[in-house]
Amino acid sequence: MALASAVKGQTGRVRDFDVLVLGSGPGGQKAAIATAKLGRKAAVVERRDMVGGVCIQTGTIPSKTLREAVLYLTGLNQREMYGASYQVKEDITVSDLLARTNHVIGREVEVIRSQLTRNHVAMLPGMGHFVDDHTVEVVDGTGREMTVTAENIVIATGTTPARPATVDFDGKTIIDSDGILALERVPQSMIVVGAGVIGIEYASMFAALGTKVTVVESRERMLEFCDGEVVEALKYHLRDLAVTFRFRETVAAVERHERGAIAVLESGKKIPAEVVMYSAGRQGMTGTLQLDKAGLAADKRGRIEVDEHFRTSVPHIYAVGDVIGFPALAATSMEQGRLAAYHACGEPVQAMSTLQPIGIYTIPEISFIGRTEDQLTNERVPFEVGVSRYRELARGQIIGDSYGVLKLLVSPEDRSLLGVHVFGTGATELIHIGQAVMGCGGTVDYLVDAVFNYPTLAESYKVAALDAMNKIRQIERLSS
Ligand SMILES: Cc1cc2nc3c(=O)[nH]c(=O)nc-3n(C[C@H](O)[C@H](O)[C@H](O)COP(=O)(O)OP(=O)(O)OC[C@H]3O[C@@H](n4cnc5c(N)ncnc54)[C@H](O)[C@@H]3O)c2cc1C
Ligand SMILES: NC(=O)c1ccc[n+]([C@@H]2O[C@H](COP(=O)([O-])OP(=O)(O)OC[C@H]3O[C@@H](n4cnc5c(N)ncnc54)[C@H](O)[C@@H]3O)[C@@H](O)[C@H]2O)c1
Repeated sequence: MALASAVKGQTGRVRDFDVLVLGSGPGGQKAAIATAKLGRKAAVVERRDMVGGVCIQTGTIPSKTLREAVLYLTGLNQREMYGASYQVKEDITVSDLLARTNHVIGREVEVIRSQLTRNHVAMLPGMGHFVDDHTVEVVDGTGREMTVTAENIVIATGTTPARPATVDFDGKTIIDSDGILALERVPQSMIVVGAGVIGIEYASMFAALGTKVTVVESRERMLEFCDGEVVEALKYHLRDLAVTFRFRETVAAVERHERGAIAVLESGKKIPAEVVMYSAGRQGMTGTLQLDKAGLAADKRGRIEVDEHFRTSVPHIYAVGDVIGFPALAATSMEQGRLAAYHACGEPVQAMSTLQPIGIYTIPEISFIGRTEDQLTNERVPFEVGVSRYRELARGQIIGDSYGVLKLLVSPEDRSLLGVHVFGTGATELIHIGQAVMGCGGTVDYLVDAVFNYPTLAESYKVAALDAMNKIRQIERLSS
């Protein structure tokens, strides 16, 4: 099928689009809109039921909305005030949880559709695969085919949960993280295989709902990239919600039975549960792309290698988002999409900032930016620690968060911020104050001198900055 109007590319050939994007997740959306804003012709290929990608349909947004529903309905965050038995609703059902999730997904899909339409980005329904390095065939759900050409192509096809071939996933008893949204009831017990971010976020939510959760993880510890004290605090909280951790243990097999499953560990232990959820990594969605037709290849985890401009080995084909691997976040995928489109359209671009926040929506939540104490110690970078505990902040008392903590890592040499680590209410929002100070080259002195709204959790920056400065001053006083 020929498309209404066409563009003349740098090579002088007439093609349907300047930039054709495969996948409508955060990376694909921003690549398409950035192209359109530069006055170029863009299109996005996506299945009708997957608009918004994994981010909106099965990943970030459903999981974060589910978390919000869990926190509200269980009343967990209010129990310091109203007692250990406080609960907004007693028998919380899957439909209670999904009502909110489906509402938000629906709204978000509408927002994305509207943004793409008003920017005149063509939506081509279906799955795309390469015919050659400028041509993609799009096959929709009914088998209809359409061939489109583009000067540049952006691969933003994301990932799917990795499923070990030996495990018999049935979508009910043995599931992956996509299967959470199809559970018929809140299980009494659950085994979470893999203590990565997905595993620990869902372990928190189900533990809060009263499910007896066992987390099995092959490594020595979880969330190794986070601050050690913060991870210890999280483990303490999760154990308090009856989570059992099995570190240095690997799930070798899962037996499916009529009323549940048994996970068999390599050590010989057997763990029974109503549901087993695998969150043991993800696989790039490149299997059906026919990459070879475009002169490309993926690694064994389905990922595509790119350069600093997100160009693949074929310079007019870009790849962004989870399909290129680390850090595999919605936040970074969006920015990669925008930068790839700018580069493709010849717009000047700055390299992506290396100062990127991490937000982990466990219960309680974690967020950090910059380096950890362990990293700084290994790199032999001296630092001082400034700490603020929520229980000493008026806002902490008002909201009933007595465990929250904000930690600043400060250079005693030039007083710059080397890292900010937050555990507790609002951590993922608060971190951006630290990011702004670090990104603008500010020092701890700014936080010492700034006046913060009172009572707020943001005030923790001032309290922690004063703590760090007091310690630095003490060293200076003793050594002078
Ligand atoms: C449970 C879970 C929770 C998460 N929580 C967070 C979080 O809190 N914060 C955060 O920043 N990140 C989070 N993430 C990660 C985040 O969802 C991803 O980083 C992000 O969605 C990746 O975006 P993307 O652009 O690569 O595309 P994706 O969102 O992965 O979407 C890719 C799209 O491409 C489409 N596609 C695939 N093949 C083709 C093809 N051949 N043709 C056309 N279309 C195709 C797919 O249908 C899909 O819709 C979470 C992920 C999961 C699974
Ligand atoms: N808040 C957020 O930003 C957020 C939330 C969720 C997901 N994500 C993204 O999604 C990506 C994927 O997350 P993930 O948690 O699936 O993957 P992951 O690779 O981070 O973690 C998988 C874990 O499973 C363990 N494992 C694998 N096989 C095992 C077995 N048989 N027995 C026991 N343990 C086993 C691994 O050792 C590893 O620690 C993350 O890298 C992250 O970027 C981000």
